[in-house]
Amino acid sequence: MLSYSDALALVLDHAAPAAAAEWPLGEAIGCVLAGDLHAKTASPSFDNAAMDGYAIRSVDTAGASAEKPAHLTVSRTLAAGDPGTNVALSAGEAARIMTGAPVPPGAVSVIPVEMTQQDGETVLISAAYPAGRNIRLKGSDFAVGDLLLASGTLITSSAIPLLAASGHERFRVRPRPGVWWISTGRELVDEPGRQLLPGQIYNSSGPYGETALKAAGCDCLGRTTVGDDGESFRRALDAALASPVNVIISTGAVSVGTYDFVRAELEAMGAEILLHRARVKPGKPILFAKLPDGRHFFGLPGNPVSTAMGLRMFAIPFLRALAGLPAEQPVKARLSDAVSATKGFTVFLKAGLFEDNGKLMVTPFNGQESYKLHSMALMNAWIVHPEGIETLNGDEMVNCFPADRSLFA
Ligand SMILES: Nc1nc2c(c(=O)[nH]1)N[C@H]1C(S)=C(S)[C@@H](COP(=O)(O)OP(=O)(O)OC[C@H]3O[C@@H](n4cnc5c(N)ncnc54)[C@H](O)[C@@H]3O)O[C@H]1N2
Ligand code: MOO
Repeated sequence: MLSYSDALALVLDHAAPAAAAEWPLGEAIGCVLAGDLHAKTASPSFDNAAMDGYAIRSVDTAGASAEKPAHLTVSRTLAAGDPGTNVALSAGEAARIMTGAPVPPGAVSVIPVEMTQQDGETVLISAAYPAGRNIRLKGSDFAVGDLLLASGTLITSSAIPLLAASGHERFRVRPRPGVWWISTGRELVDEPGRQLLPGQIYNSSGPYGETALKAAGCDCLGRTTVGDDGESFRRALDAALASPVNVIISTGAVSVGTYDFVRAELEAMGAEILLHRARVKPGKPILFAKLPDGRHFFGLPGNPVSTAMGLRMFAIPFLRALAGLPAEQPVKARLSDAVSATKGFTVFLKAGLFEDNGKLMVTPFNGQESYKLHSMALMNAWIVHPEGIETLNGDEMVNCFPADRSLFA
């Protein structure tokens, strides 16, 4: 049995970044740029007003005072969306202008409306107003050809406005990884709230997988629940493989029970089993395989907390690498209480990360067993209890991984 770090290294060794593709803006969130992005359009693309007010030639306000205000004639009204004009402001003229409207030639400032008085079609300005105020100059954010984002940048929601304003229709990206989720177990009931028959349980990790993958920034392209027979598992696998998924994840049937068929079915179809079992707790029976067509498969153990650990500590790092993202570093936090764990395993503990006087602290929860969902619902992090250390003392610094960290973070 490999240690966690050796098992993870083996998994990551098989992660080749997905091929680049041209994706539209609406699909680009969570993708990684696969080439430098240069501006096709300047922004702003024309000089425009930063305030509602009057576009003026500052020279017309020279010497103005409360006693002797400058009187300018309001000749036109300009709104955002107007096409702009070649007609320059003449001496003594002001243009009523709205935020975002193109500034007419000759205007060097926009004086906010609240600094003026209006008298019919005349505007009164009672102090000299300097040049260069409240005009957003063409190209002052970026010019045509500027480097906007470097290759390898993850497209976050904050970056979407820049992409939208860049003038491009499509973006060269490494697509978000696509995953298919298969729950195995004839005891599983997929309809929430349906009356359970003797022996049945609600499928709790199926909905978890779908939502956790989405929160992580991956696409869950499909989800199937199958019974405890290899045949229906194979049918679900075939359906998944017919879709453009990168990775298939199953839960359950990877241990040593009579109905633990996942490994045998994979071998029968010609898959290469790369990993089965690691010195981790929970999640020891984890399986990782390469399917005959080169795509990858995770068989996560069925206990829901083991499933969550396998997803967070093996599959998400693999999916990050497929997305072209660097490996995630652990968060360091101070342990609030001593904790002991089985020696010879890397143990992942359900925990609460919190801030205390500016210091990051972490508390291991009661109820670490891998079927216990209540402690799982309250956790926001995993503590990594290293192999070979029986007891971690209160106040020790430990490595943690946020439970819900998305690829975006
Ligand atoms: N003799 C041994 N027995 C077991 C070992 C072992 O080493 N020797 N390992 C244990 C560990 S650790 C785990 S984890 C489980 C993993 O077993 P499987 O992956 O084969 O999973 P199942 O047997 O199918 O299910 C385990 C458990 O989880 C429940 N389950 C499964 N799927 C779901 C779901 N979608 N939602 C909610 N609960 C689910 C299932 O009903 C079982 O109770 O094996 C141990 N046994
Ligand atoms: O590790 Mo199993 O994954 O303990 O429940």
